[in-house]
Amino acid sequence: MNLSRWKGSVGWFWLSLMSFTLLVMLLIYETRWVSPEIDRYFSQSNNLTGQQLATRSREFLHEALAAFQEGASDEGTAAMNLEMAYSFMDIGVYRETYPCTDSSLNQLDRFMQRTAESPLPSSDDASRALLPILQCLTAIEMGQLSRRSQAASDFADDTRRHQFWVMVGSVLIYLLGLVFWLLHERQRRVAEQATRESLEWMKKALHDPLTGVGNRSALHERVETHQGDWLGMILVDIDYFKQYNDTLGHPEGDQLLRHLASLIDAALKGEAILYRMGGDEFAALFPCDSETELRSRCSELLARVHSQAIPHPGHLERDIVTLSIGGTYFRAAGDTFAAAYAAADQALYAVKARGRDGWQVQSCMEAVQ
Ligand SMILES: Nc1nc2c(ncn2[C@@H]2O[C@H](COP(=O)(O)OP(=O)(O)OP(=O)(O)O)[C@@H](O)[C@H]2O)c(=O)[nH]1
Repeated sequence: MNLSRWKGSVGWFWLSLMSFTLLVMLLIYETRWVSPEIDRYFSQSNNLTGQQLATRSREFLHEALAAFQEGASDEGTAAMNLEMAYSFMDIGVYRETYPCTDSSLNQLDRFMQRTAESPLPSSDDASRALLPILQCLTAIEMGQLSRRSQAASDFADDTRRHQFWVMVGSVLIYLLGLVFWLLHERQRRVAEQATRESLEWMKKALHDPLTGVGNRSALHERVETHQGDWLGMILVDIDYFKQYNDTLGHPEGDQLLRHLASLIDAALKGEAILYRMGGDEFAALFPCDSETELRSRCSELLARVHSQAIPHPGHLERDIVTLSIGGTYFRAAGDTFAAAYAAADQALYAVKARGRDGWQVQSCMEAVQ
């Protein structure tokens, strides 16, 4: 992966990580946010539920008033009801929110003092004193009820708003996931395509397109990867190939090159690998650490081609395809390959000089001398 592609993928990675983190934080915030609203709505200690205290106060006041209207036979109970009504109405929120609260509490306080005197207040006196307080308590209850409804409605609106953002966040996460997946997929395909292309180029660079076997570069590479190993190398040249082309045509010559490539490959079999060095010359490389094995490979190869008896109308000595073969074996290390190649080449040309259609082996030392 080159530097700009690496930078690109890291950039996308951080961008996606940050986007997902922010969106997940938004979702967590939005879902947790609802909780305080519910707390506020159901709380018993703040102004929203103060309506219940006003209702209690009004009920105690009603009972006290009823006691006076019935002649206040039990003045102790009436006084206790008045005191209870006072304590349930004496709430900070009522004083701050409803202006009638302070005056009503003062009036109730005065009436309570009056009930301690004799004679007790009459039913009319009690009604005159307590009815305005009852009206104030009713106003407080109504006001608190409205506030509660308003809070419930606000809560519903807020919940809808937060749900909307949760939905937006979820859709964004989905879309971002989709986009990043597509980008990743595209990047993967581009990388795959690049790998395929470079493999194809490598293959082209190391293969002979006509016969499909490796070329001269592939042979060098093979030797490089087998440093320290004992290898046998056979060079093969078709005899009078120019005449073959001239007599039968170039396409037939191509066909013969392909046919011989597979024939030599099959004849050497096993671990031998065939390369085309150019023109009508091939090289085979195989593990080999004795001249006996090298000789047997050369003679087997020649015998195999003879057995095929491929017609060669342009051959100057025979009427079938023949080969000139030169072989050597060497230990791959440093530049021993160059000496080995020279040895095999000298052996090959010795065969040519002798009249072709044969094989010869030569040691690397002889080539150096
Ligand atoms: N059909 C075909 N011919 C090729 C190709 N490459 C090289 N040639 C021909 O192979 C012939 C090789 O000729 P020479 O090097 O004189 O070898 P030769 O005719 O086999 O003669 P000796 O090796 O001395 O027996 C030339 O005529 C080239 O044109 C190829 O890919 N296809």
